[in-house]
Amino acid sequence: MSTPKVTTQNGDWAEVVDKLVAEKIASRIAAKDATIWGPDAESEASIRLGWVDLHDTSRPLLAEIEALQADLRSEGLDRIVLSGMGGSSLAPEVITRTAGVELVVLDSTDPSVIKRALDGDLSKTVIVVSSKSGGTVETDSHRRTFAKAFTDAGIDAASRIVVVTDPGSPFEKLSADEGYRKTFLADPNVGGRYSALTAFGLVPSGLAGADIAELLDQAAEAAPALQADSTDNPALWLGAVLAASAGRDKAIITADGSDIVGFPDWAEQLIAESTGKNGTGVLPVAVEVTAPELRSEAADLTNALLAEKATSGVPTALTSGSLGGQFLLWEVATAVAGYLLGINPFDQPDVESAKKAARGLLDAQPEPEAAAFTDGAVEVRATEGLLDGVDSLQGAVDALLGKLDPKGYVAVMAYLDSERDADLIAIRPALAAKTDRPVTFGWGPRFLHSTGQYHKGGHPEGVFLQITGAHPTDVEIPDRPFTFGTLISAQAAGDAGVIAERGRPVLRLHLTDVASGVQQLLSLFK
Ligand SMILES: O=P(O)(O)OC[C@H]1O[C@](O)(CO)[C@@H](O)[C@@H]1O
Repeated sequence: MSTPKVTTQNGDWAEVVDKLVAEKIASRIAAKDATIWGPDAESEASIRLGWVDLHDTSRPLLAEIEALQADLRSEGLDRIVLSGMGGSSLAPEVITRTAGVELVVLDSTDPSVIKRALDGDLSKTVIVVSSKSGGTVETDSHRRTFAKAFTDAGIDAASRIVVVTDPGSPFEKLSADEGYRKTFLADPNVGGRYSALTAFGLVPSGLAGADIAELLDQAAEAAPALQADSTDNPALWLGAVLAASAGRDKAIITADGSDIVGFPDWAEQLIAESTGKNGTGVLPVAVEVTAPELRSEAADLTNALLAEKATSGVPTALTSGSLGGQFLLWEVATAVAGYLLGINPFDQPDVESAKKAARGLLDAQPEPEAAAFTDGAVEVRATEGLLDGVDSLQGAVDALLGKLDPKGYVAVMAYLDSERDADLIAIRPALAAKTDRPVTFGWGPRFLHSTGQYHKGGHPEGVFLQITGAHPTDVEIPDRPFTFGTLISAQAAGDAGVIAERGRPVLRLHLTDVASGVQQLLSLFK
């Protein structure tokens, strides 16, 4: 095991850290002092600080998870599918990938993703449906679809559904009414993105075979250093680099040489939803190790790297240590960053707007907006005025990039299949190299529960490239008046509408043939 370490470079945060030590911020967080973030945040903070001691309070769960896993294995059930969005799936994804055990993570509404999950061996499958609120449309739709698929296959569906939710949520009742195999009630005093070490992180990871006791041990070992009012506390330094590097409101995050797999995507949600609000915050940009941003010297960047060496001259925090320790380190650092930024790090006020817009579209089922023009396999639509005088895909992309401020960023929002359409990821570094600006890449609707908050609530300086695709095969959602294809289209259109309402440029590209559309897009950058 190794305790978390943070080394800083290219800046001096000693004064900020001294102030944090003098104000006893670390020990006050550990003591669950809800007053730290000011009177407006106090009531939310008073029910959101349960994460500080999960390495102790989650212990009783271990035996329960182990017992269920043993039962499932004895019945030959070893394919674990996890349905969950944002905080209900990002941590288990990192935990299981780092442990090298198989977990099918379902955090999409793309029909092709759903179909692939359903096409796996249902005779060996258990689905863990994780939702804190119990009302998230994606997870509700997955649950309905899997229940029917089990029944159609002659399998007792209730025996294959495991639920993780908050006590008192509508999902707890539904699970009891349906007689689902087991319901794990999570600590309600922990928000989704801080829930890595609650039942949300531990149940799917443990059932998939990860060593979750070790994870809690790692966090327990890290905790004393992270709770100390000391200039040696690594979380104070990471929080200071993220939030107190003047004018630097974009944090490039990568993991180079770390044995933790996929950590930047988890950190991205934690930072984006916690800080991106009230027109301020830190934009987390999760990138590959060869990303152009890592060599940029731009005046608005910091780097937060799970790595040993800085990659450029911008203010940098280098972090290392075990996964359990890193979870706690970044959570404390984000709470510290929230304090330094003067925001409430425990709410996500702008996520609801996109959900509401999608619901409205599902209810109204309006005729789709006509395309401004079609170029090859790509239908092109955009916010008003953006396409004036433009009649080619290249022209449309150039017009969007023409709106980029010197301090702006590009957000690629791909409502596609992350496995089938993985080639598209190459557009991220290509755009970063072309624009010399940071570029976020999110698969929809997954990113709506992560950077989606920042895009709508953070600094209003993004330009948005939305990519959707045709669905040659759609998947029904039992007892719902819409299919997965309709749902993902409404989520994309709803989100684009909300971003446009906030005055930001959005270019919407719909691929009528996804495979050739992806290649057509990538060819723009060759
Ligand atoms: O667990 P739930 O309630 O389904 O929510 C999933 C995710 O949606 C959000 O509430 C909002 O995006 C996240 O904060 C959360 O992690």
